[in-house]
Amino acid sequence: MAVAQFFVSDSHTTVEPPQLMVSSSVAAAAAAAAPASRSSVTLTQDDLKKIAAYKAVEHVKSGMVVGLGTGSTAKHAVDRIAYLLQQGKLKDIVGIPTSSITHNQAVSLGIPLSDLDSHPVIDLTIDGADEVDPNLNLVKGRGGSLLREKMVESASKKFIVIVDESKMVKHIGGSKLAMPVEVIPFCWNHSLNRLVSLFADSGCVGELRKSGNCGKAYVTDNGNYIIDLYFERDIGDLNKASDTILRLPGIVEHGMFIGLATSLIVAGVEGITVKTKVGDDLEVDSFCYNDLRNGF
Ligand SMILES: O=C(CO)[C@H](O)[C@H](O)COP(=O)(O)O
Repeated sequence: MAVAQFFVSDSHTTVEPPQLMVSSSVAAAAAAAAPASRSSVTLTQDDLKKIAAYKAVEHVKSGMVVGLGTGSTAKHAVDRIAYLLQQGKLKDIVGIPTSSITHNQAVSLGIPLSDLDSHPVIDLTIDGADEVDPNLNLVKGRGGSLLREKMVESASKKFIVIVDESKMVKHIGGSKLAMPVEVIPFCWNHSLNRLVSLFADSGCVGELRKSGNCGKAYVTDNGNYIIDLYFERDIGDLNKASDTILRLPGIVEHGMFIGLATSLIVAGVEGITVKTKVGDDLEVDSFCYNDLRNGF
């Protein structure tokens, strides 16, 4: 088992960690006030997201074209890339954002950006996920950016998925939370009914995603709507499900990302697990937090 070095701090803009850095007020307080209490660090879910994100950014090298994911986990990766650019530790990075939110974040941090028209092949994309199954198939899009994410990730030589351990499921749909489908606004209710009836055997229900509390439909970056599908039971063959959905007129894209991820970084309370696809196999590596108390 490999061992990760950690440095715990409140601010990632002023302190350079050995490998990873965990932002946690509990941890920072413990580190600053009482060295003896270093072992009692509590990692929040956001700390775990940051750990996974920072670990993934170790794979970003100068000169790369990098896909920038969307969501609270991917945001940490974008922050980290910007930090390393500012420090001069990364150079000549071109970012390809997967949403207008990430575009705005990257612009505000000074990351040079481009798009798929100018850079049709991306070296590496780092993005979060809502669900990850044992074969690295994903559900994405609860943040609403599934179409651009899928376009960018399917154009990437490497796609590293970064999650905290709560995202791991036995099968797609297993969290019982939404599997999003982007649809054109025209007669969205008709599309909803057709989608639900495709998966009647799996106890599927669906609803139009709404924007906040205003009751209006949520509109994606592409001007479309999202139908969230919920499954009571396993939907089985994912490729078949994907083909069936995409054959419906009015459907733009769905949030199942099948076979796109090339590796996965999962941060849990005990440590990090990295799974990398090597041919048809998955290589698994584990990093424990045992020496966290020695990292201060
Ligand atoms: O697919 C996504 C956005 O469309 C996100 O990657 C996914 O929703 C995970 O988000 P978070 O990191 O905030 O949990």
